[in-house]
Amino acid sequence: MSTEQETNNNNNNTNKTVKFTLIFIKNSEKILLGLKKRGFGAGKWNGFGGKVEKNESILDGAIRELKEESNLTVTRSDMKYLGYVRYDLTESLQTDIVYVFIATKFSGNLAETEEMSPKWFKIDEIPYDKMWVDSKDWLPIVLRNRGLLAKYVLSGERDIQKKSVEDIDVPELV
Ligand SMILES: CNc1ncnc2c1ncn2[C@@H]1O[C@H](COP(=O)(O)OP(=O)(O)OP(=O)(O)O)[C@@H](O)[C@H]1O
Repeated sequence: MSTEQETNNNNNNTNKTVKFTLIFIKNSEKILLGLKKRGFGAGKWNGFGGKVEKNESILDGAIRELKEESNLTVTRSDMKYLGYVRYDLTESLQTDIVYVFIATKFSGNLAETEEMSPKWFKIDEIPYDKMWVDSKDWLPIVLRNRGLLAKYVLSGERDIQKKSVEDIDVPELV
């Protein structure tokens, strides 16, 4: 669990940008999801991830959060970056950017942690109705190993005001 959150000024100098990571561990038939036990997104199934800390790279943050939340380790070279999902939150004027990774190799013993209860799901049994409402738009792109560029404008309790979801060539992690 990170405590620090990185803040950047956006163009208008009032918004705050928060960087998150999200990794989906996958084999040919199944995907590993975790049921979030507390905090932001509690009660929802999701990949593993969290806020990128100050002075930490996005890649290192993704590896650290996976270990903290599932006890699994993925090497830097086995982490594949696929793109990001950007959420512009109209009420808080905050922008959340979720950097999405996929990995098919890992080591360590999968464990339930304070934050997540893990479970493997068959690809055709992914519980989209118990995930964030937008996951069904873009997780299929991730599952095809394609690059992802998605943007949402959300209001209130994350109601979608506007969205744009693109399947792109796999980008570089900047
Ligand atoms: C709205 N649509 C969304 N759809 C899918 N996933 C979303 C998401 N918005 C945020 N996420 C992910 O949810 C986790 C929150 O992490 P979160 O628990 O807040 O971070 P961290 O572990 O650093 O928390 P503490 O501040 O220590 O509690 C993190 O994986 C982040 O990528």
